[in-house]
Amino acid sequence: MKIGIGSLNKTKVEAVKSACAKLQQTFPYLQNQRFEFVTMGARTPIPDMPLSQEQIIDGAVLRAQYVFKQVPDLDYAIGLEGGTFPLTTPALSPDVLYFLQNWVYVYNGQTGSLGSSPALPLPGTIVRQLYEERRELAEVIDEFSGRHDVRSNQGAFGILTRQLLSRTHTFEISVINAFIPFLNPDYARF
Ligand SMILES: O=P(O)(O)OP(=O)(O)OP(=O)(O)OC[C@H]1O[C@@H](n2cnc3c(O)ncnc32)[C@H](O)[C@@H]1O
Repeated sequence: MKIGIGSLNKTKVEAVKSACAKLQQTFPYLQNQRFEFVTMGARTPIPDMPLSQEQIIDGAVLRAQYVFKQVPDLDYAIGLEGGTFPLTTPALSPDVLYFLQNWVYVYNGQTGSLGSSPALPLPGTIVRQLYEERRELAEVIDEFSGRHDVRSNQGAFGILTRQLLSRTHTFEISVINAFIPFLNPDYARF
């Protein structure tokens, strides 16, 4: 099975590979498949720092569609995008809550499927820098943690959960969620 990945970020590439290994163990008919992965950077018109669920999801979808066009003979192209979003609910109104979340789109050239990670509440200091000062999370989380290149390593998920969840792990969950409707035959039966 040939799979295109719309990123060169190692946390995303590792997440796709480990999700595919787990899916292969879970679905017996995949066990004889050999997986081949092709990675490529994917430019989209979505802002570098997605600040809403719509932007995160559009980023994932456009990356997958771009890769599918560029790479011949793919079975699936996968777009992965991380970002933050605001949430208002009538029960909490007028409070606005802000979360970190990843979205993934798996595309087979005709149809696609979306999956997401858990959503993690963001501290107010980070929210203000993102939504008022319009800074990028990658830069803000490096400063907040005193570390370098967090986005290619444990991610903001890793820093804020003290490694209970890493960026790779949360992308792995998103990839599994997005792939399931393609792979689980129960989806065709019900
Ligand atoms: O090379 P690509 O695939 O673009 O990987 P990226 O690390 O830039 O990741 P995204 O484009 O998916 O994320 C959009 C921006 O959100 C930020 N971001 C999202 N999730 C993050 C995380 O867990 N840790 C650090 N930065 C994150 C970071 O500033 C990114 O530029």
